[in-house]
Amino acid sequence: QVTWPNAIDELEDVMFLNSGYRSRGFGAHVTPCSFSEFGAGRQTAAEWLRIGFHDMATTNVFFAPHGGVDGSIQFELNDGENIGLGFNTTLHTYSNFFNSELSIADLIALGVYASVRTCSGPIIPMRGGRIDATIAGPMGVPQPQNVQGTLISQFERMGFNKTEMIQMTACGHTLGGVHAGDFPDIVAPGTVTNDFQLFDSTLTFDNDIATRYINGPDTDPLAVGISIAATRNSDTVTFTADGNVTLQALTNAATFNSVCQNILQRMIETVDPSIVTLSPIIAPYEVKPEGLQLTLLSGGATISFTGDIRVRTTARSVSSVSITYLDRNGAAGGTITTTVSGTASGFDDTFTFYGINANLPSTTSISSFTVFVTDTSGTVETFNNNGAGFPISDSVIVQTPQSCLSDGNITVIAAVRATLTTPASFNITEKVPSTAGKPTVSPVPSLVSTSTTMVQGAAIGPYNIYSGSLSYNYSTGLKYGVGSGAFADTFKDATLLGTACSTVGTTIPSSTSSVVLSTSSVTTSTTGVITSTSSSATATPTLTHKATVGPYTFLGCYTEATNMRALSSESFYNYTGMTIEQCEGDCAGYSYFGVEYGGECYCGNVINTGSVLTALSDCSFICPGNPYEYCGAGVRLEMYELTSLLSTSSALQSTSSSSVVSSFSVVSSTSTAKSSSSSVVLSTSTTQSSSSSVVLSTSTSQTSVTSTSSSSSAPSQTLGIKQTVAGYTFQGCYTEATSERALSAASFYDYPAMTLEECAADCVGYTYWGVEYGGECYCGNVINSGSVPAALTDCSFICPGNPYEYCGAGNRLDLYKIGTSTASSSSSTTSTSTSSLASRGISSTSSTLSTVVSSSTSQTSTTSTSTTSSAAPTQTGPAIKPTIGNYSYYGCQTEGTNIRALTGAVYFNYPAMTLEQCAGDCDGYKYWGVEYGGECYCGNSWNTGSVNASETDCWFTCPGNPLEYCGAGNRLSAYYLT
Ligand code: HEM
Repeated sequence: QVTWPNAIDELEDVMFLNSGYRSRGFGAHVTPCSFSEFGAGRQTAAEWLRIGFHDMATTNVFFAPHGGVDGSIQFELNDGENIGLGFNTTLHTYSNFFNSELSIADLIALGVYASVRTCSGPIIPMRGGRIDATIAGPMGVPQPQNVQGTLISQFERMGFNKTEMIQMTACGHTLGGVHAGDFPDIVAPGTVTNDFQLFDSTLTFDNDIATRYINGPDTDPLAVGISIAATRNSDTVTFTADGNVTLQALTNAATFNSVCQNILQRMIETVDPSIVTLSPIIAPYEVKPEGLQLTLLSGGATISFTGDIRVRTTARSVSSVSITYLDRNGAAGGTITTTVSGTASGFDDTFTFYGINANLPSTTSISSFTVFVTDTSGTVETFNNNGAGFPISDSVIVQTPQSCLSDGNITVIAAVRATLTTPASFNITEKVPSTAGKPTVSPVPSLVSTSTTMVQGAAIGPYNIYSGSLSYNYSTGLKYGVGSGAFADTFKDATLLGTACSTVGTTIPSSTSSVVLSTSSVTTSTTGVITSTSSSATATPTLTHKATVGPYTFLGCYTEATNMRALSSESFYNYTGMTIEQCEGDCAGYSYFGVEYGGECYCGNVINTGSVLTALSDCSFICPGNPYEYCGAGVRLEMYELTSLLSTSSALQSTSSSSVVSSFSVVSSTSTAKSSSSSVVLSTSTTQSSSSSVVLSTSTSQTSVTSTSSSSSAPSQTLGIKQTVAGYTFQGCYTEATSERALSAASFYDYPAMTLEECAADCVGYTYWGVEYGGECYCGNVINSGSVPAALTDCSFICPGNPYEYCGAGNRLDLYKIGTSTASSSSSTTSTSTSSLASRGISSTSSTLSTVVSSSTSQTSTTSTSTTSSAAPTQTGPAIKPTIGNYSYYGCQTEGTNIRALTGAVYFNYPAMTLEQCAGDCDGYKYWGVEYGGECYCGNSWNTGSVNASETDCWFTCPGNPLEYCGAGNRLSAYYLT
C-alpha cells in the first residue's frame, strides 16, 4: 500500500471510482463491453485497446528517444498510419480526464485496463507515471499489407519477439473488428451490418480469435475473405510466423487469459526508461482520504475540517469509522466520528465514504490523523498511512466560501498561517484547446498555467488573509491552487466555486457575535441572509433542506411547469451521486437551479409558467450523493435562486447589508453548511406572486424545517387517503385495464395542479372517477376489464394541487365511486391493507377499508368477477415491443453525461404518449427513445455518456398505451431505424 498523498492518487480515483458517490465515470464510456456512445458499428472498448497499441507501436528500443506509451499519437492522427474515427473520439474522451496529475499517456494505459476488464478479460496490472510527448514520434505502426519479415522487425523494434508479436496481436484482435469504410480492401462496403466485421464474431475478451482461427469457422477479415487477394491478411501473416504454434496454445482459454494479461501489461509498460519511472502496480487504497478541506471560520477562532474517508468494502463489512488526530504541535487532539456520505464501485471493488465534519480550534488545529475502521463483528483495524498518520497541513488553506469564479476572472482568498513569511502566490491551470501553438493540432488541450502574487489583507486569528485574481479563458477543467514557501493547497476544482465575488476587505465577518476583529468595518448578525453560529468539534449533520449553497438561496419546493420543465435551459443527471452542491456547480451562472427526483438537476434563468411553490414536505427524496440533503421528488424541485436576486423586497432583509459588502465577505457559506445551528430568512416574493413571502426557519436541532405561507394559516392537515370527496367514496388503488383505460368515458389533465376535488368536479355525473399519475383524471360508469385493485402503497403520487392528497401513480388510479358505499371488507386483504393504510396516513381504526370492490355495489357484469377476493382477473402486463414501424428495439438507454442522449428533436405528450407517436414524430431520424412516460427524443447518434441499462429500468408504461413501456426517469425505451 502506497503512502498518501501519492502521485498516483488522481489515477487511482479514475481507475476505481466507476459509479456512485464521488464517481469519476471513466469506465462508463466502455460499459457495457459492447457500448459505443458514437452509434452502431463501433465498440469503444476495442478502440481503447487499439489506441494503446498504436501509441506504443512506434517505440524504438534501440535508439533514443524510445517513445513508448507517451500520448504522442495525439500528434500523429494524420500520418496515414492511424486510420479510423476511434483515435480522435478516444482522445476527446480522455481529454476530459486529463490534468496536471493525470497524463494522456497514463489514460491510454488505463483505457487498456478498462476495456479488457469491462469485456470480462483479465485485470491488466496498471502502473502510473507516464509522461506525455510534446511532439509526434516517428512512423512505424504495423500495417496490414506489411510482409511477415517487416512485421517481425517492427515488433522487435518495439521490444517484442516473434512469439510476443503473435500473442499481442491475438490478444488485441479478440475485441472489435474491421470497418469497411476505412479498409474497403479488407471488408467490402455494403456486405456486413453497419459495415463493421468483427474479428471473432464476439465482442467479449475471449479466445475465440484463436479457436476459430485454428478450428474454424474463421471469420477474421484479416485472415479470410477479400484481404487474402489484396495481401492484407495480416493476422494470417502474423500467426503463421511460428507455424501457428503460439495460436495453437492460445486455444486454451486459461492460457489465453494469462498470456494476454502478461503481454498487454508489457505493452502498456513500454515507456522510455530514461525519462519515466513507473509507479508500483496500483491497488485500491484500503483507506484513502478524499476531498479534505480546512476552512477558517468567522472570527478566526475555529477551523472547519471536512471531507471523506474512503474505505474499501470489497472484503470488509464496516460498522463505523472514526479518526483520532494530532494537533499542529503533534500533541493528541481528539477523536472525530464520521457518518456515511455514500458508496461507490469500480470493476472489482466497492467503497464506502465516511464524511468528516468537525470544527477545530484554530490555535491548536490539526497536523495528521489515524483512521479506525470497526467492522460488524467489532474488530477494529487501524490505518496510520504506513506509520506517520495521514498528513493534513493547515499552513495555507484556500477559503472556498469567499473565493469565486465570474466573468472570466477567478478570485481566490486564502488563509496563510501568520508565521509564514513568504508572500502567498496563486496559480491557475487552464485546458486550452490545441491550436496552431502546438507542433501539430491535437484533439488534446494544452495545460497552461498562470500565477500571480497575492495581496495580504487582514490578520484573522492565527492567519493572514491573502487575495488574488487572475483572468481565464477556459473554465472547463480549470484548476487552481495557493502556495507560500514549502506549503500549498493545490489542485482545486474552480468550477465548484460560486459566482458571487465578495469584495476583498479586511476581515471575515463574525457570525457568532457582532464583534469583528477589524476596526474598519462593523457587521451585525443580520448582515446577509444568513447568520450562523459555530458548532461543536464533532458536529453531527442532520438531514435538512439546505438553506444556501454557494451564491444561491433555497426558495422552497416547486412543482414542474405546465407542459414543460420548470427550468428548461440545461439539465444534468447523476442518479447515483447527485448533491445540491453538484447541481449548483453544473448550473453556475444561471439565476435558478433545482434538483428533482433525487438525481436530476435543472438550470434556468426563469421559472416557467405553471411551476409553483408547494409543500416543503413534498420534496422528500434524499440526495443520492449526500444523505443529509433533500433533492426534490417526483415532479418536485428543490429550487434555488441566486441570493443576489432575492435581496430587494423582503421585509426581513437587513438594512445594513450594503455596508457589509465592502467588508471581506458577505456570507461564509461553509460555516453555515457545517454549522449545527443556523437560521435562514428569505423571501420569495420576487418570483412568486401568489405566495408572496416565505419564512423558513431551521431550528437548532435541524430536524424540522417548517414552511409557512404568509397568505394562509399554518397547515394542520396531514397527507393521507381521502375517504370521501364531493359525494364520492374511496374504493382503492386500481391498475389500468387490459387494453383500454380503466375508466374510459372522459379524461382531463392538469399536471401542475390536479386535486381530487378537481377530478370529482370534472367527472360529475359519472359513477366512477380516478386520478392517475398525479395529474390525470378519468371518468366512467364502468371499470373496464383488467383493472384490478393493487396495493394501496402503489398509489404514491401526491396531488400536484394538494400536498395532502394522493393522486394515483404510473398505471395506478386512486379510484372513487359515487355514494357512500365503501368497498366491503374482504378477509384476504386485511393484513396487508392495514399496514399499507397506516403507511399512507390512515389510522388503524379505519383499516376495515378494503381494496376489494364490494359485490353489493352496483357493479356491471363486466366487473362482477372481480368482486370477490378470490377471482380477481389477471391483467395482461405491458411488454417490450420489438418493432415499431420500421424501427427496432435498441434497448433501455441512460441519458448522456451532461447532455441528453438524443439531441435531434424533442416532443412532449405527458397525457398520451405512445411508442407509435414517438416513432412518427422522429420519422427520418436514426434513433428515438421515450423517457419518463411522456418525453420523446430523436437523434442520429448517441451523445456521450448514454449507455445501455438494464431492461427493467425502463418500467414506466406509456400514458397512451399501458401495454407499452415508455422509459423511466433518466431512461429511454430506445429504437433504431432498421
Ligand atoms: C500485425 C500487427 C497488426 C496489424 C497489421 C493490425 C491491423 C488492424 C486493422 C487493419 C484493424 C482494423 C481497424 C478498423 O477498421 O477500425 C485493426 C483493428 C484492431 N486492432 Fe489491430 N493490428 C495489429 C496488431 C494489433 C495489436 C497488437 C493490438 C492490441 C493489442 C491490436 C488491436 C486492435 C483492435 C482492438 C482492433 C479493433 C478496433 C475496432 O474495432 O475499432 N491490433 N487492426
